[in-house]
Amino acid sequence: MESGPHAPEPGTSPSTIVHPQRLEQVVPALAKASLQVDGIPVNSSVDTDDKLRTVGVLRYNTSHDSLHEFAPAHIYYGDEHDIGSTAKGAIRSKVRTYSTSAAIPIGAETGIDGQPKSGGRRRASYDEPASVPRKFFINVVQTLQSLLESEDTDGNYQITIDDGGPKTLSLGTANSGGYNRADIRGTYMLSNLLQELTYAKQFGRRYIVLDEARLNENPVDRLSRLIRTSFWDGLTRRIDASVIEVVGFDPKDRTGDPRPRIYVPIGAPEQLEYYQKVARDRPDLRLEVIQLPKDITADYVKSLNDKPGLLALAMDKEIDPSTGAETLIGKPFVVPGGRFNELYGWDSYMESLGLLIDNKIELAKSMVEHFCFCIQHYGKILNANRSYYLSRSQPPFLTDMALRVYERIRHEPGSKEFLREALLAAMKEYHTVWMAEPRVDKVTGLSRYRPDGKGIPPETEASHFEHLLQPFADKHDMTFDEFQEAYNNGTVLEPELDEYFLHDRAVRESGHDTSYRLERICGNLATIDLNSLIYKYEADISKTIRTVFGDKLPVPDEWLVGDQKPGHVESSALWDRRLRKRKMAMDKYMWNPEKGFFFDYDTVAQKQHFYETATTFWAMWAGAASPGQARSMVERALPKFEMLGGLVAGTEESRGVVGIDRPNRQWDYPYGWAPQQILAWGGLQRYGFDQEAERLAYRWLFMMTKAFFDYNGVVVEKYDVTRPIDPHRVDAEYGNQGLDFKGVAREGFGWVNASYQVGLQIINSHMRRALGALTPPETFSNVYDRDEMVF
Ligand SMILES: OC[C@H]1O[C@H](O[C@H]2O[C@H](CO)[C@@H](O)[C@H](O)[C@H]2O)[C@H](O)[C@@H](O)[C@@H]1O
Ligand SMILES: [Ca+2]
Repeated sequence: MESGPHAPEPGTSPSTIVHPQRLEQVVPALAKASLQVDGIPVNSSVDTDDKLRTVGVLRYNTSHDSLHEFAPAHIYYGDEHDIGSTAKGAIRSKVRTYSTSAAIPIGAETGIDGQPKSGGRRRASYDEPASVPRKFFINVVQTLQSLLESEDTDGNYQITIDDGGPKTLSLGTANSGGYNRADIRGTYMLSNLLQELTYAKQFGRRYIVLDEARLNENPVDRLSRLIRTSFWDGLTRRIDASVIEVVGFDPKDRTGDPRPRIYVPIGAPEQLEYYQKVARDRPDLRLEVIQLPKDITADYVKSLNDKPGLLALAMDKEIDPSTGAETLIGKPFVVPGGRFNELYGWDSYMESLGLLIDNKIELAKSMVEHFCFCIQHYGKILNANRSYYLSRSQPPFLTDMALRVYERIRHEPGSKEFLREALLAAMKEYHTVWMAEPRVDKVTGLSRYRPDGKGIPPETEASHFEHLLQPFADKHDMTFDEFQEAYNNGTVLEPELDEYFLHDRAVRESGHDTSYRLERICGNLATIDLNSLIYKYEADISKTIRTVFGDKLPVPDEWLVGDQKPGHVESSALWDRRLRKRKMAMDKYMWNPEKGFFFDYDTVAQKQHFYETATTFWAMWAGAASPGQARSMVERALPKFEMLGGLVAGTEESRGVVGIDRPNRQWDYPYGWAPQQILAWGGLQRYGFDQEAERLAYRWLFMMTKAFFDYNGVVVEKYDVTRPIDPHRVDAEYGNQGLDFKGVAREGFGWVNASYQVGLQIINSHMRRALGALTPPETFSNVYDRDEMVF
């Protein structure tokens, strides 16, 4: 059991504003203090929160991101609000934390009615009047310890339904200064307590006053709030001198001498100079700065395997306050998960959807600008900005992403320029990446994931290719390592492996690494996903040139491609022709009238590839399906992919039998991924299948919310959509990012976070309430179908 309030410490003067971290020092003194909040005296005989409410400082249950019980951890527990600060927001933060922390101990000493306490326990009605939200007064370290001792029975620093503790802990109420106690019950509240205490400890707090509302918050509100106020922040990075020491290191650098290293494209001399100066000024960093050559060949990329490094991204100019001179600062971006430090391709698009909902528009805009920089300087949107990804892209979403950002900033100066730049970049990418050799198939006019490259992808887990390579090592009488070295440097030739890795790189470019759908064949496939996305580019470019740029878009010299001459002007007509042509090719080669949905097309074998993939719905997202095709897909394809927790990546039948010699692949059955859900919802809505979109969204959100509720706030990269109890447990390939946190999950996973915010916009308010009550999809839809739902 925890102890009562902290022993008095002298020295706190009256009429003072107290730093929240010093709560433990001031608690006793507050009884006598004549407090001031924004210059208004706060009488200890009046509930301080009420007082603050009357002066408009405190706003319960209004804006989630402000200064109430749901303030983000860094404000609720942090010390951003130093007394010396004059920033309005900072002072408000201070006031709120003070009010939360200070008002209650005042009551503890004097009684909230202002009468002096006679010592010992007061009537419960004083402590916990039903109308007043309860708060607890907590000794952080002690409570954390006893909580973990009694409730974390499997010792993984999480409190989940797998733990066998008593599932109850009593805490001292704040109104009684910790003397009276109330129980916290159940996994969810206890795990929320663990999360809050973990944060409080991190922020150096010894004692806190904790709003019970933070423990029993509706789980849907809590998860959505955490995404909005914490997770995005936890995933935000930038690349410049301030962080190069950390982000410049590559966790996958398995060379003997790992060090921060940055590659700068030849067209960015200011950045080269900037990083060279950083390296000169701070030799302790051991930062290696390397300028990339103009032509980046497969051999060159392979030669960087033993010198892996970051690829520079877009930067802004700013004035260095300490010198008054102009300098550079990295533009921010969001990474896929906590362990990443680099910008990814399609993850960024998915994340931007969530960021826009959460009003982080500048961040989404900044990621579009990074993409434009990448196309300009690296010739493509990179798989991610690491040296080993130089030849590889990922599923393209730039036009849609830029248009969504533009919608939100169109009233701002420079918005049209932003869109123009993005459109020019997308057109260049279209011509030089997706419609150029080796990706385009000249016969069909369709595109394939088929990046350039040589050797074994160095970024995969060390053991990833063991199964494949060991027989070759044996054949050449070499150790595994010797063989890898010999194959990579060309002293051993194995055409069969060359073919394997061509497809393997293509799989990684597809973003679906890995899947039996794509293994050993991907580079030959005109996939339904890629061609839908390129169709969307064609449609977006055409419409935007017509509607935003008056059907005339002059192309500046630096964005000219192929045989375009200076003075070249783009208009919509050609793009319309391109998209009609693609639609005809998709219908001819990819639509299967017997099965009723789209399939990938094998451009080498010249036949459809009958692996059933959830990416078939991307044709609807892109608007490439006819209304009849869309209806057919809803009737014929959807039932094959709809599982308990939403859409599965591929069908079980297509995947085939798995076992020791044929392990699970993460992009196959039974796994479901956020981008698949998001695009299918959008596709269904686009063709008027709103109920289906809502139902699928509900399934996914329910699965996520339930795992979050039962498993200590977990949000992971992907889920097993067939598992009712613990769908977050996925043991396939690279492991499950985001599961092994201690105490509190701090970032979730980028595109999963986004899917939650997007999904909440799709379901209606009844569904949201059912979700908050953790109503399983089947129960909910039965009631819903009978139209008897009462919420
Ligand atoms: O290192 C292994 C592979 O990791 C990436 O793939 C997976 O994570 C990405 C980031 O979330 C995601 O974009 C991709 O769809 C996932 O399969 C990387 O993209 C691969 O190239 C890499 O080999
Ligand atoms: Ca546990």
